[in-house]
Amino acid sequence: MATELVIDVKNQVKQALVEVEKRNIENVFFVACGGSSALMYPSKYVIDREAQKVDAHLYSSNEFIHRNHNKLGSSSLVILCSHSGTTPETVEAAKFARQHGALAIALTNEPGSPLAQAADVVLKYEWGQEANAFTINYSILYQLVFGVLKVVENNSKFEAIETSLENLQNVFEKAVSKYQEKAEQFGQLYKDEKIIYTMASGANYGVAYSFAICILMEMQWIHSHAIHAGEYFHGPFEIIDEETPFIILLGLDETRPMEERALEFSKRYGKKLVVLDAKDFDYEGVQDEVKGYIAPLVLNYVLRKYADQLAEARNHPLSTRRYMWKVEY
Ligand SMILES: O=P(O)(O)OC[C@H]1O[C@](O)(CO)[C@@H](O)[C@@H]1O
Repeated sequence: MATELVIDVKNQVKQALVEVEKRNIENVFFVACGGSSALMYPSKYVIDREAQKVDAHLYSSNEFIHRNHNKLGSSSLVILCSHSGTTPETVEAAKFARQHGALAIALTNEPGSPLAQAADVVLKYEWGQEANAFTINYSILYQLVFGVLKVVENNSKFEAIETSLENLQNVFEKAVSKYQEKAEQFGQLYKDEKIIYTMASGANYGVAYSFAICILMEMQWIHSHAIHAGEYFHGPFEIIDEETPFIILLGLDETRPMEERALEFSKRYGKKLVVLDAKDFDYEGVQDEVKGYIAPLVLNYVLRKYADQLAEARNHPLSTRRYMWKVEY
């Protein structure tokens, strides 16, 4: 891994934590849209599980503004993310956060973007095939969140997550080489489906959500819905039959029994089940105490290969859009 980039990421996070330390942070708001929002779900899970006092909220950017949470104020840290840094709702949300006295930290791939200009602190992440896992959005967000828990509450897991993230690229590569063939089969087997559901819970739900709304609906125009494994038994399970495809994720966090229960039921009545089990990956270099948090990152990485194969088999590139960035909305 390029040492300069690692040092740069660590320095960026350190600078952000200096600003956090100047405040008396009591709550964290995760604010973004679409895929940038989905990648924040595991971080909310981390705060819910780890924090003694700080509470965490997650909102789509415009809802964050319209809802105008009563607790938003000078004791708030608002973490925003926009890959382009131009999503208007997210840029407005950063301004709104600062108007309320909150500390606004933005993650983006574009450090000169409107979002970067609207925030107090900017964290630039790398993206794409070449990017090392330590420098991507999920990783930098975890470094920030565990860093906040460390400086605000003396949480002890920052070093464990940092070391584990340094070893994440190897975990990604091993997982993909194990699953590449399955991804290719998925593309061929499911290329003509009109609807594909996804399902997960806990730290992994955001991965299911992003695959449903961004990959299947936005980029492939395939009907979808991300079903929460707990909610499955309260409506959605009526839809399962031998013809309806489900992608079911099994993670390593505390909510895994919910995902297992949903899978067991689905096996009784369904046939088109695509199961990705985080237990199948090799986590060499990842510390046990943070494995449950790392699992969604690996699931997400592997699922991206499924998306690539589906797009190729359908001859429908992931970049194709009808409305997004093309018409007024
Ligand atoms: O704010 P960002 O991350 O640039 O996102 C813009 C768009 O990109 C996506 O995340 C994926 O294309 C959409 O869901 C979203 O509308």
